[in-house]
Amino acid sequence: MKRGFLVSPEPRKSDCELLGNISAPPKRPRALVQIPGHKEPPPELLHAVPIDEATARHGVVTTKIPPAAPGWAPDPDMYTCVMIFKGMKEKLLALPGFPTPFFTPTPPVYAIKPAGKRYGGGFGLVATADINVGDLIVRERAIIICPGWMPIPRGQDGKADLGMYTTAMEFQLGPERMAGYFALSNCFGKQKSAFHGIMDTNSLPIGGLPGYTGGCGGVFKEISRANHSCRPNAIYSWDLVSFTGQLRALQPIKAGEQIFLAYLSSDAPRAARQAEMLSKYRFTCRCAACSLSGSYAQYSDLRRTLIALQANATAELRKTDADVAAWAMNTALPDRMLIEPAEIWLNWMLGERSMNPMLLAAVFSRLCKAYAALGDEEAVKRYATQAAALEKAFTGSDGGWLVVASAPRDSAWWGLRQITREDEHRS
Ligand SMILES: C[S@@+](CC[C@H](N)C(=O)[O-])C[C@H]1O[C@@H](n2cnc3c(N)ncnc32)[C@H](O)[C@@H]1O
Repeated sequence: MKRGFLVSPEPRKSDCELLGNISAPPKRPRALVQIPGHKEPPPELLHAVPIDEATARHGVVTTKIPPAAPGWAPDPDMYTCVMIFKGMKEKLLALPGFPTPFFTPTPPVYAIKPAGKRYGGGFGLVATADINVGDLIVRERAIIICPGWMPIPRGQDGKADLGMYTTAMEFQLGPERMAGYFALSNCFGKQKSAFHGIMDTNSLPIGGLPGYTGGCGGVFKEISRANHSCRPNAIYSWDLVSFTGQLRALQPIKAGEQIFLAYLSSDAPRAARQAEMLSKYRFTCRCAACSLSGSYAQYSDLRRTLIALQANATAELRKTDADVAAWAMNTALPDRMLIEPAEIWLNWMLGERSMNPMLLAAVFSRLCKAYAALGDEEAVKRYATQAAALEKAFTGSDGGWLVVASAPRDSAWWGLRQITREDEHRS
């Protein structure tokens, strides 16, 4: 997100006559802070393509990705075994700075503990300290990373035989880490080989790797122990350059509370979510959102459906600047005209914890710009601070929101409604 210096003359009356064309506020002196706006999805999500046939014919090789620098981390947990197509390792190692050092909270802020019958009788991550929104819970190297598409050899009986991958992995990781992999949960039972079942139960998205944009999955010793909730309190993300997965808090988590991720998008109604979970992961979700009954369940379904619809209205989301400018410069429109719907969307997303990052950014942008136009410093600070924490949960950085929170009066939107009113009195 770019920040700029917006220095230009006071708005003139003629600006108000251009309402249909306005896409940004009239520029004013002292405007130093740009309020972040709508974000487009990263292009790789839009254009994921599987590996081309020529590369695939070379087959998969298994390799070991080293830690940041020789001697930086002698811990064997720092190595990742990667099932990779020929040529990819060289491309990976050629990334600027790859692999960068990384840090994880020490001592840990969670422990792996029995999660109870409700969550399949296995383990889960439980917070051992209070964690704030956006805070890092854990950052770790995956045990193994596999591309979403791999050539699967067939045994003499014609069935999938992944034995060669298991042997190659053992060669890379050694018996102790292999045992760690095979200790993980497997929701596929005898339907798949243990290697395959554990991979499909525990892998989290890695996105593309240089030379393969089809999407990969990583299995982690710790993060993969997190149970699922359709109302998650944490979010997982992947960082290519340090080659680590990370978990951050999506809402304040108290010591003793379980830490949950959403394995699947949580914006569908309960029946659809449960059907997808059953088909992909073979379990019936018993999370807090799926345990609602009666009108609470209906209300939750309705809110999620509307959030999904709104998140898909990308053309609408991009119109924030035009909408806020048109409203700010037409004092006949009610002061809270843009704020009320934006606050409803925000409360619904936070209530369901179904937080589409693009809708969230558009809503915070609208709220901060509209409150700045009204000259409400406290409200801009409050929303920009909240946006910074959530942006950190999604991306690891505040995305420029903390600057907004520290200087609401330095935005180009500051006091626009008042300026418009004064202009009207003068003319
Ligand atoms: C990736 S593992 C999570 C860690 C696992 N509990 C363990 O002991 O290692 C996924 C498994 O956890 C259980 N699980 C996770 N979330 C659940 C949920 N919301 N409802 C019911 N079972 C859940 C299911 O048994 C599922 O197969």
